[in-house]
Amino acid sequence: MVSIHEYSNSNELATSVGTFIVEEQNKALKSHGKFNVAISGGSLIKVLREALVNDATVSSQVEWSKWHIYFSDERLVPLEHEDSNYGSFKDAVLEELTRKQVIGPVVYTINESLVQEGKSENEKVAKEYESLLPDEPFDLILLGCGPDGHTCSLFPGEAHKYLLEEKTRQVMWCHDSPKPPSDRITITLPVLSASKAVAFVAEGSGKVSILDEIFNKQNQELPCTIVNSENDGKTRWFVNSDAVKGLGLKTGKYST
Ligand SMILES: O=C1O[C@H](COP(=O)(O)O)[C@@H](O)[C@H](O)[C@H]1O
Repeated sequence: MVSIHEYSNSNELATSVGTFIVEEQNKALKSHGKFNVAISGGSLIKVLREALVNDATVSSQVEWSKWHIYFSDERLVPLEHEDSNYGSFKDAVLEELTRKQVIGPVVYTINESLVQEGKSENEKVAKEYESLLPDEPFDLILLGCGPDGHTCSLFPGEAHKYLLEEKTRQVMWCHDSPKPPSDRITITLPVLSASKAVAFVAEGSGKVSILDEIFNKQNQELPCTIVNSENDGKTRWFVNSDAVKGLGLKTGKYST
């Protein structure tokens, strides 16, 4: 069963996401001495800033030097570009760690020298990034949910079925993305299925209709629904009340 944790207040949601991340960190450190986590871009980054930097209780428990951070998807733009998921995370979190002179995590970025060079280079970015992934399953993958039901850069629809049907590759080049920028890389469903834990974060009234499709209509064409189905029992959703208003979902708070 997929758990849904609902909060009326965004700060409370962020604290809860942070508490959950610290729990997963501690399990991972106990079992293998490091924390392999994949993060997404978009609205999740703001929540990570609130949880891991601004929240004093959570931030004091984060063992950054033992974190290995990967991106569940990345846009094929230079790392300093405003659309770069790494760039957003750097601005929101990593720079703050540098400012506080905290020993930071190991962060795995795409090979910037290959971006915007052409199709074969885009394939190469995906293959190179795949070679960086940990040998063992991720300890945690943190996801967002687009208003069309996409997650990572796994998009719904015929044109992007090649991404959802992939059974072997761990990272793929996503071309002609319906949401700009057009070229991206994304982890695939087998990586999500292997992960020890998966958590989505979705906030705002703009998510109500897609959450209705995912949870009430169980629309199996949507990447988010597929992730829920394939990861039943180890998937959590952290949502605010605006995102689930009127949907009649069974929700509760996260507790350790
Ligand atoms: O393009 C992307 O969108 C999704 C969802 O973003 P959100 O702002 O609606 O939460 C995000 O999870 C993904 O990493 C990103 O590249």
